[in-house]
Amino acid sequence: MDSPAVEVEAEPAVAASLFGDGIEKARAFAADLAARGETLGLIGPLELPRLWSRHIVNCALPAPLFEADTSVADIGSGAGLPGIVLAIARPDVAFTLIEPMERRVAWLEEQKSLLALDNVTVIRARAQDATGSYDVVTARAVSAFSKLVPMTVPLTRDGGRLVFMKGANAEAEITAAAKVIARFRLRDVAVSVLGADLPVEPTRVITALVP
Ligand SMILES: C[S@@+](CC[C@H](N)C(=O)[O-])C[C@H]1O[C@@H](n2cnc3c(N)ncnc32)[C@H](O)[C@@H]1O
Repeated sequence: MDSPAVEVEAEPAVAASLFGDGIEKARAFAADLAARGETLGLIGPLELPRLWSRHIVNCALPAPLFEADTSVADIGSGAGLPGIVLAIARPDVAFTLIEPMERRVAWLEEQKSLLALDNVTVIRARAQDATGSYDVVTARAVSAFSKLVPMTVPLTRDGGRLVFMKGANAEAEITAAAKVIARFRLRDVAVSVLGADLPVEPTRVITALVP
């Protein structure tokens, strides 16, 4: 059976505005993920027809949320989503990609090198075992909000922020995490919808301030 076709870059104007000078790196990353991602177990075949809209553009939408010259830890980066994508879109922000699986770490290191991403550091670890103090911690498709909070608050500096990419259940995840939110004294826990004004699938993020 033929493999599903790889999606041609969705909404090129939106991608160009999100990636700016990094658009060619974004294209190179998407092309490599399309070519090798399934074989390497990074992405399922059903994702190829929606690689740009569901993954690349979706992961770039939070890029404007970060301030220049700050540090971001992305936990469970997997194929580089969102860590590599955000690092391409925001070369002025330092990204540390924290991922426990050896093969995925090798892929992330390879992409850092191929794309000359000087703003990327890759660490092989579970979030719970990692050390460091970052301005922001991000995650996408790693765990429920109630489980992400205890894994990520220790990696966030005092006064830092959590930015988790989430699906349609984001509000329900916040409700289910009431005790954890209180235990870690998180403030301004909220869901934002990014890209609702653009001709792309919007991204929902849970953001929270760490005391
Ligand atoms: C479903 S994948 C999502 C990958 C990527 N963030 C994405 O959106 O496509 C979950 C990833 O989280 C990683 N992971 C699982 N438990 C973890 C932990 N405790 N700390 C850090 N990463 C973890 C897995 O190895 C895997 O790469």
